Amino acid sequence: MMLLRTTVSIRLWSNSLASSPSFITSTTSPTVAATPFKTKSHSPLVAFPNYRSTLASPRCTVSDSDSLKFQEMAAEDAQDHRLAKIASAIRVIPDFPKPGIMFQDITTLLLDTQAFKDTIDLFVERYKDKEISVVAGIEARGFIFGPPIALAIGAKFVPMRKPNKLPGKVISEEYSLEYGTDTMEMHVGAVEAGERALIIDDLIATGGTLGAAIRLLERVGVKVVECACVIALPELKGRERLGDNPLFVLVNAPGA
Ligand SMILES: O=P(O)(O)OC[C@H]1O[C@H](OP(=O)(O)OP(=O)(O)O)[C@H](O)[C@@H]1O
Ligand SMILES: Nc1ncnc2[nH]cnc12
Repeated sequence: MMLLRTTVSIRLWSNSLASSPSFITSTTSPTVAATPFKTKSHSPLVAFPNYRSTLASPRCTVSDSDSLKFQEMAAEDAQDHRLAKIASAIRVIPDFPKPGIMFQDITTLLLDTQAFKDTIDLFVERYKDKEISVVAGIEARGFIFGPPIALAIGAKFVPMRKPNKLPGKVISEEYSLEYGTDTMEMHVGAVEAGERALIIDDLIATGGTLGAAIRLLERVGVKVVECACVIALPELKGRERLGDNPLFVLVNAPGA
């Protein structure tokens, strides 16, 4: 299958602004060539009607704020068949939840038992010897990937929730969306100063959500070892909002 090289509008949304007609629109070329490292095209399997493949770059990447460049993460043997299958198991639904948005839908990844397992395994292989005591999962889709990783590496799982969901005493962190703000909360006492955390979410777009999670954990003295996502939308430059904290990503999705 050929890579699509059309130019599309990138639009983001926020749940709190679901009815607002005002959201960021930027124009870019959503091709794998936009990523600052060499990529291979692949032929995603199209097993579901009415969606487009991510056409994603099937490589693990890790980035840090020093260079703000994505670098190939691992040795060649880590760029294995698992990444291409994971990329092709993520479907893209155009115009959801609003016109112009290319929704990266991980529910199809969850239907593919091998691809889902491979996703968890890739994270577990990376973090199992990093002395991580806390996996902090971001609502809602970080709650899908975080717990199996936490169990496998022997860490506790801490939910980072939208406001007024946690019943105990919380600390909160506001973060900016494309228009307006949202708030993330964490239970007081869930973590202790000196612990080492991994933050997990399904996707990084602008980086506002992960940035808030980092600030919450750092405020109580926790060391954020790394942020990890299944998918990144590199054109939205979310990496730049994470300060010095490294970001590890399995799939780069163009033009989402
Ligand atoms: O990098 P950002 O621009 O902050 O966006 C990334 C966030 O957006 C999505 O969640 P969403 O806000 O849609 O919430 P939901 O998972 O509860 O639906 C996604 O799961 C990330 O958490
Ligand atoms: N394109 C996208 N797909 C899924 N979740 C998102 N969160 C922000 N942008 C998104």
